Amino acid sequence: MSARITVAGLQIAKPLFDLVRDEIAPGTGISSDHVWQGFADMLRELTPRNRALLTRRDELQARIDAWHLERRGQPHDAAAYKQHLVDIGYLLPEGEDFVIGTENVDAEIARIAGPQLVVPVNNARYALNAANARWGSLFDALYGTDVIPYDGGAEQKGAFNPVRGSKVITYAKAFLDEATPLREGSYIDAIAYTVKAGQLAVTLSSGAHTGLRDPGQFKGYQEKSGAISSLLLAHHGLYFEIHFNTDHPIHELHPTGIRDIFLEAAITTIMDCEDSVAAVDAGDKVNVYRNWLGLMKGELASSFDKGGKTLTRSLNPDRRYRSPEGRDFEIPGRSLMLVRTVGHLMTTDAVLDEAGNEVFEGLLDGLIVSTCALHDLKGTSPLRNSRAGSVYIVKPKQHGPDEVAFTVDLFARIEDVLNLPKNTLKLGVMDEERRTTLNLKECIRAARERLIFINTGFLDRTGDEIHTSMEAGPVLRKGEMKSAAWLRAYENWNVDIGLTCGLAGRAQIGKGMWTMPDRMAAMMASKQTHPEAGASCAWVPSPTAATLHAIHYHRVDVFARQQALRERPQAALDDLLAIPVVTKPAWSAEDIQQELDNNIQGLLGYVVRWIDQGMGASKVPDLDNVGLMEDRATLRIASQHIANWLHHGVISETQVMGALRRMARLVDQQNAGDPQYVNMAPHYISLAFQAAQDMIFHGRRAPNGYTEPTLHRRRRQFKAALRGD
Ligand SMILES: CC(=O)SCCNC(=O)CCNC(=O)[C@H](O)C(C)(C)COP(=O)(O)OP(=O)(O)OC[C@H]1O[C@@H](n2cnc3c(N)ncnc32)[C@H](O)[C@@H]1OP(=O)(O)O
Ligand SMILES: O=CC(=O)O
Ligand SMILES: [Mg+2]
Repeated sequence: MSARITVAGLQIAKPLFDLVRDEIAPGTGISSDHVWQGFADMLRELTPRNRALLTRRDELQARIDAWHLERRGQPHDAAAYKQHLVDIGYLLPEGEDFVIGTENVDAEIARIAGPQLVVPVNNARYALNAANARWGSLFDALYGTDVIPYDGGAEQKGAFNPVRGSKVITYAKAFLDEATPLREGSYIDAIAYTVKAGQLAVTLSSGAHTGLRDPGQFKGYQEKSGAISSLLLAHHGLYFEIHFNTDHPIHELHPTGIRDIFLEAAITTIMDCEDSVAAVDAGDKVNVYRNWLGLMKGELASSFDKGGKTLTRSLNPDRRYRSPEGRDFEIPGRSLMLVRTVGHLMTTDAVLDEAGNEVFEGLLDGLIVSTCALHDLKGTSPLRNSRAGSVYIVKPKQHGPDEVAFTVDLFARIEDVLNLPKNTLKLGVMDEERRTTLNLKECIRAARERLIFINTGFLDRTGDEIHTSMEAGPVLRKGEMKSAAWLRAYENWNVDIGLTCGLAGRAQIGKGMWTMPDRMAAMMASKQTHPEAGASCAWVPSPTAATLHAIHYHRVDVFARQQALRERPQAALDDLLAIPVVTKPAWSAEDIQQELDNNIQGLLGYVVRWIDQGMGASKVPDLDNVGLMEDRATLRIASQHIANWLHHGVISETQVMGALRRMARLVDQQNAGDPQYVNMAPHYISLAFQAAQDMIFHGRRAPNGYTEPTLHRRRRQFKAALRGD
């Protein structure tokens, strides 16, 4: 336990106190003592309210549990169930129609549709990579992934395989033909590009001269030694650059010397302090905050070893071009950054309040990330994040409008402390808890002056679906959940309500994460459904995925789609309330075992790195060896699923323990190459293994099925043991 400094009656862990005094406050015009005094004042009002909101969650859950228990064995009465939800105040009345009035929103959020990257902000190397992922190499994304199949001579072998390279070029040119078609002919036949009288002129191999079908798509160019080195084009509000260079063998595959096509990719990035991060004490929180501070000051840098070389990564500058009319201009070189703080549940010992209790972590996060953002708001760095003068905070795991209103009040208090104009702090609402989905319109209303996104976090949402109806019966298999009526209705409902509340052109309507970072061909085949569903952004796990997913926004005009979708009838509340349980389970013993093994394998593979190595996001191979992005939300699903089947006798405790041991051996094998890894087998007593057991055997009682209380407790124990406490 680190030393504490007392200010304004608060006991602040010294590393955090030092961070605020020495690194965050200087240059903001706000003193560190002022920040802590403001925090102490705000805690007096907000702590009891936060506590009361959590109590309300428990009360509602108890009443839902009781309703199902009283009717065990009877057919489900959907009408009575809905009435019960109304009676207990879980399902609230909807008010008058309205539209949000959020102001000073950057174009990346309001008017550009494109990928949204998420990254654990405590990893500086990844966070920088994400911020810079505004632009991504299409050639690299194609060459390095299964979008170009690894067969027929196109394997990834040697330094460069020209067969694979040709396929990359064919794919890329098809993209150009689609996004910025020529008046005649195809980019395949282009042999020279020039700029003539402010227009892009293209010569074809036939000798014919052509140009763009829509000349307005040509936005600018760069020159090097008197020759054009790149062309800037735009489509659906997204830029891309054709880059010419002769320093790589790929240019020989095409007469014009195209070296690459850079796509505007991660238009926005969520710097995550929540589910992809393991931050359990003041030291961890300081690492998280320091990186966010570095991003807000534009100074973050990270040196690391890659392929035997030391590389230093920092934020990219903006990109400069000459317009067709000869005027120099810049466009953003970095993704617009949002920050996801934690939700309302957890407390942290980074600060103890006047009564000596841990403070609610979400309150501390809100204040500190906003104070860091003062640097960006002041515009002291050339590497500006928000040009509109806003701070974008994503709040996860809120249950219903009262909790959203609480966040809005928190933001108002923070603005007072930091002397910020009202509504500088903007709010992104994760639509990932059932009570928020059902009352989404009222949640939006509660944040109508600050709202900048609603996003279907379907992973947490699935966890909450299982937990809320824990007593209703055994749930569907995880794979079946994806096509369940409630989930389909939820995805449509989110868009429908978002459009009704005027989000189009003002705020993002977002969709969830692609969880298979190595399966890019599959992503290309299926994630276009997100923009087609009217989403102006959707989550991707890596910069490569962002580059590829950007293509979907060239194929779909999201704003036109949103316009069309306004005409459809709103998704049905009754579908949303369809509980995904099976009345007469007919799973074979083999199906059940497979489901259990699959859940346990993912759970253990993730938990072991969380507890032993402090890794909040991992790529964990599943039973078919497909690497899956696992974070706390996927863990919530797996643990709740097992807890549910156990509770309803689909599986037994002995069966679970058997699977835990078997899968622990498999996970140990999968991590054999990691020198830091400590095996769970053959003793099965490690803290990680115990954490997994806690989550399963006590999962039914975990608040809303969240895994963070267990993860934090066990990780703290692990760190204490390392220190020899
Ligand atoms: C339900 C939810 O809340 S989802 C949102 C929360 N989840 C996340 O944020 C997960 C985001 N993704 C990740 O953290 C990672 O991609 C993981 C953990 C899934 C996989 O990480 P790894 O196994 O290290 O990936 P892999 O080895 O394939 O790639 C590493 C490279 O990709 C980069 N990379 C991978 N993911 C990201 C990312 N999200 N942002 C930026 N760069 C990334 C790394 O910087 C690294 O490149 P570098 O060597 O040039 O620095
Ligand atoms: O936060 C995202 C989710 O799916 O949960
Ligand atoms: Mg989530």
